[in-house]
Amino acid sequence: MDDHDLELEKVKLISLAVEFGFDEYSAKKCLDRLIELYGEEGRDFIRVEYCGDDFLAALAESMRDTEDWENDDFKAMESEACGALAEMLDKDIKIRVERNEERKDNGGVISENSVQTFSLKECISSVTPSSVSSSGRFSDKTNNEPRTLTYEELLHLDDIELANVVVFGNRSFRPLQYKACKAFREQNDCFILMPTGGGKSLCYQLPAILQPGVTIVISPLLSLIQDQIFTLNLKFAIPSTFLNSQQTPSQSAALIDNLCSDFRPSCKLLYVTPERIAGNLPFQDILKCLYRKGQLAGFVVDEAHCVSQWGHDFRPDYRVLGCLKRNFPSVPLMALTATATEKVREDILNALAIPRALILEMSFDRPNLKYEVLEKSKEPLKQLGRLLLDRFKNLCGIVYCLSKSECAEVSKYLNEKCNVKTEYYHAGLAARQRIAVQKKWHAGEVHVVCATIAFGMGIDKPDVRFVVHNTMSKSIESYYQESGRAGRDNFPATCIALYQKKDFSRVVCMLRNGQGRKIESFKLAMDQARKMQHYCELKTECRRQYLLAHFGESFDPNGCKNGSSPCDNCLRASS
Ligand SMILES: Nc1ncnc2c1ncn2[C@@H]1O[C@H](COP(=O)(O)OP(=O)(O)OP(=O)(O)O)[C@@H](O)[C@H]1O
Ligand SMILES: [Mg+2]
Repeated sequence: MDDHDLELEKVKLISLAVEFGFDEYSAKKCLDRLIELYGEEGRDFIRVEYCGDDFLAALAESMRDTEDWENDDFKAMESEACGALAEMLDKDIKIRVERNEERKDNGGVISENSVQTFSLKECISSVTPSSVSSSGRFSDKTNNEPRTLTYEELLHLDDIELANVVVFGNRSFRPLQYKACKAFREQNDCFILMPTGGGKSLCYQLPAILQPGVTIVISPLLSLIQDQIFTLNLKFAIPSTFLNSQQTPSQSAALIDNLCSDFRPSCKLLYVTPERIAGNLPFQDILKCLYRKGQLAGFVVDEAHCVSQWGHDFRPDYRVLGCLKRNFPSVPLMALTATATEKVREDILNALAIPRALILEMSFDRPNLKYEVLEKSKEPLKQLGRLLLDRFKNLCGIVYCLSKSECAEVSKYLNEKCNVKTEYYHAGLAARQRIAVQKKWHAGEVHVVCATIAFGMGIDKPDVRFVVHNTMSKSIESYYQESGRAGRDNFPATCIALYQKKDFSRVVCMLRNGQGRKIESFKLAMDQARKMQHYCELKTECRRQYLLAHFGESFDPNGCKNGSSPCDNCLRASS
């Protein structure tokens, strides 16, 4: 390459860096170092197509990292969540169960309120599915209208419908739920693709209580498991527990005894994290023991996109879950996810060894979510404050930030300068601080949480009316998951991404920090981030269509334009 060509390539590389939000001065300095490193022999490789990603990676590294990215602190969070769970199961926490029961008296119906207290241990060891049914509440959470079914109506329900009403307190099924429950109950392997908040948990929790034996649920995060176990035991009185490598030997020994003894196990659902299964012989022995007793009801792989390295949240331990089906071919397996492209789907079916699984899928569209992107102004914090005050005053929402320091800074600004009461949440906080924030948020004491992605999967508050991304997400899948925390009650909610080109360089820095020296995974992560950047830069195209196309779904933008919550571009086009 002669000097002239080299100069041309340098210009291209600098523009690439600027396009990614880096400043020109740092880019030039970094490029000079790279050229020096490549030397005379490497001159021909100074081209965007050969060294573009290396250059961006080097540039990201050369930026002094002043931010503490949310990366691997999840591990610390996990052990703390485990502690909290173990404590919950160990301590005899008293549970107040209030029941409103009607009984006949001299021909009239008398409504009685009774209050009973149980210890959680009692619940877990003594409640069986038949005794569970008395805890029924007849309300449809989608419209909050309490309703009691008549005796005749109840008579016409099959056992799946009855359990939905009586145990889970739902008035009806959401799309695909009944089919999924039935298929799993009939011992089929299933792959369930449903949008965020679509109600995937019911698809396996309900069949689990109707089957004899224990259903093993593999879930990626202990914090998620914690939420599920609380809900199952305390809200629905379904005995469920967990097994994790961080439990004390005596805690796990007691549970293993219970699972392997000659008696029927006392739990219906057993949650485990994938590392419990990966190469863990004692756990395979437990499964064999349950199987021999005819007490291994099924396997569930929740958040199944974690199986695939093409997915946004790949967990290597998920990769070995194929051993479940290989070791127990007759035991049904259900995989569930809300985020899977075509490639990821195929990968999941192969990795889990369920090539002929019944696939139940529905549109990933969330019709009640309005997608918007706002160009960041010169004073982005001020802009965010105004946005919350003008459009979301006193409404419940989440502001997603990229780093822990950003969370703290944004929260401080909103509290002090805008009088918007917020708390911040990230994996660097102590468990008790995180629990306190979650409690305040759920109780409505604080409306807005400024959070990193640590406040993501498993957050199931129905009335989140807005999700604002103060910095763009690292991929479309992440954005779909994070924005999917909004509007889970099916009422309208808004998802806004605040965007400026400069922020992309921060995403690159974070990816570089997370992927370390593994250039292949860095490149993959960069491809995903570029698609997110593209979403933010759509000028006229429908954002909903773009999001859904990413998951291989074709969507007519007229559906967005004429729907209840058109995206900003569709709204502009129709006005
Ligand atoms: N049939 C139903 N009727 C009313 N509410 C329901 C029904 N099924 C589920 N729900 C409620 O919908 C909410 C979301 O359900 P769930 O947590 O199972 O969603 P999900 O599909 O697992 O979402 P995510 O992908 O975000 O994990 C829960 O609060 C749940 O109680
Ligand atoms: Mg879920």
